Amino acid sequence: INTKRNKGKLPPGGRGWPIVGHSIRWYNSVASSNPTTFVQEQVLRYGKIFSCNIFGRKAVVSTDPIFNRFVMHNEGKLFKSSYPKSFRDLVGSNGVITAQGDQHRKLHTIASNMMRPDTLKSRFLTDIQLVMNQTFADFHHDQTILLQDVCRKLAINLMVNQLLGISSEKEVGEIAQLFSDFVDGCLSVPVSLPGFAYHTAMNARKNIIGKINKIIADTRHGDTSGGGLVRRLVEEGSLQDDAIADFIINLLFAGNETTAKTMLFAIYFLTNSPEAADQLLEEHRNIRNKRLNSEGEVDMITWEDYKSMSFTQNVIDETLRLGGIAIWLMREAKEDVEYQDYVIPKGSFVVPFLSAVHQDESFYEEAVIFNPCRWVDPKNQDKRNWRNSPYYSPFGGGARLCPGAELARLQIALFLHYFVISYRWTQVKEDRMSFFPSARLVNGFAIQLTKIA
Ligand code: HEM
Repeated sequence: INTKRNKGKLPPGGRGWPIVGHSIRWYNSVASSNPTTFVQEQVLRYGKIFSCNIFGRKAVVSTDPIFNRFVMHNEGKLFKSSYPKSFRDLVGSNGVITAQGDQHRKLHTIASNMMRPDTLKSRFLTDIQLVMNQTFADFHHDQTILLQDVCRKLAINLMVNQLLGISSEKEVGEIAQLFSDFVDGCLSVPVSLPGFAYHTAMNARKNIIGKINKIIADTRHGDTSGGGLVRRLVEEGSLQDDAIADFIINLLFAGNETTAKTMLFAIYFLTNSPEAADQLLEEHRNIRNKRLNSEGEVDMITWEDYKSMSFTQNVIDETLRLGGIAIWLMREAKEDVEYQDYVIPKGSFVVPFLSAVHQDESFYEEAVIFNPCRWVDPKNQDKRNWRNSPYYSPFGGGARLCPGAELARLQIALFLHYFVISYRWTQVKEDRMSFFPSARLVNGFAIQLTKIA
């Protein structure tokens, strides 16, 4: 592999329709319940690395695990992440997602350190459970809910608590609305006119920055109660005050929908897999029995309990394999990149299509079936290592490997614990997944809840 310009050719592929290229087929495919349809068709014609025209650009798309890893591991060298300007304006250009080069490395290290397992154990474990119990307290017996909305609310409440350290119900409600407007705008068409989600989100961004700056000022004046990650950043002094807002807003975007939708998809898959649901319930009943104290009350889940949730980990991995939220990544070639017989010209849009690898029959038997037990099969042990495996990368890889992965996994495991322990549920309306404009269940997943604990 080298990067010199030579006579090599672009990976094969068609041009698609005039002007729109393959964009319409791309959108139709990712909006359907099987987002890999378009890429699979192209793979049959052209191979696992092919070129096409999407988003008004020449793109190289890959379902090849080794090439995908090559792209992720050459971040900042041969490739860089690439987002539209409208998106960078909204999330802020000085955050982990949008920064490049040395600035990116610095921010990524800070983010990873803030969400390391020992920090999760000491700082997040209890707060997550408090927020969950508060959110679940709103439900009553035999209520029909849209689980998608509930998971979103839960994820937003968790973020308000973790990022800003706010727990008073009134304030949480107000900020949750700002966060929600902001996240909607990130996933919408960028029209900056009153009434459009993008415009509302820009205003929400300004308000959120105001709240963050207030916490920074209070911290400087000696306030030590609450304050979440913002306060820790000020105390540690690793970032200038004016860089803190973008840092936090980037985390808010990256951590919100991803976690909410993974919680939702886990329950969706379990609903259709009663055996897996039973096995999960058994694991959580055993843990709960250990937490019953002598007064008949239930203590909070401990770190050891969390570490003992082995079937839950299988469920999370299987949910991320079939319903990984980041189905593809967006990159740009920084120079002409030679790979095997191909040359990918400088400036090309490069798309590692992660979920096509996750659903490739040659790597996973009965790939479309939700089967959490596949992860205990010895031949899947190496594949399973999500930090490094070319075959399983729901959290990306290389320099941009998701710094929130451990936090997300903890939140999802605790959500599953409290949900399966507290409720039986019945689906009351047909539903299906879609990944455009954002990952979701198209009907919001209506279920009837029966409270059991
Ligand atoms: C199940 C939940 C999650 C999934 C599936 C997920 C997935 C991903 C993926 C695939 C990337 C790589 C993007 C790329 O390479 O372009 C990423 C990056 C990132 N994630 Fe997550 N994520 C999740 C939860 C979270 C949480 C809870 C946080 C933080 C609160 C978070 C913060 C970030 C940040 C800041 C980045 C950017 C890293 C960088 O560019 O260096 N994520 N995530």
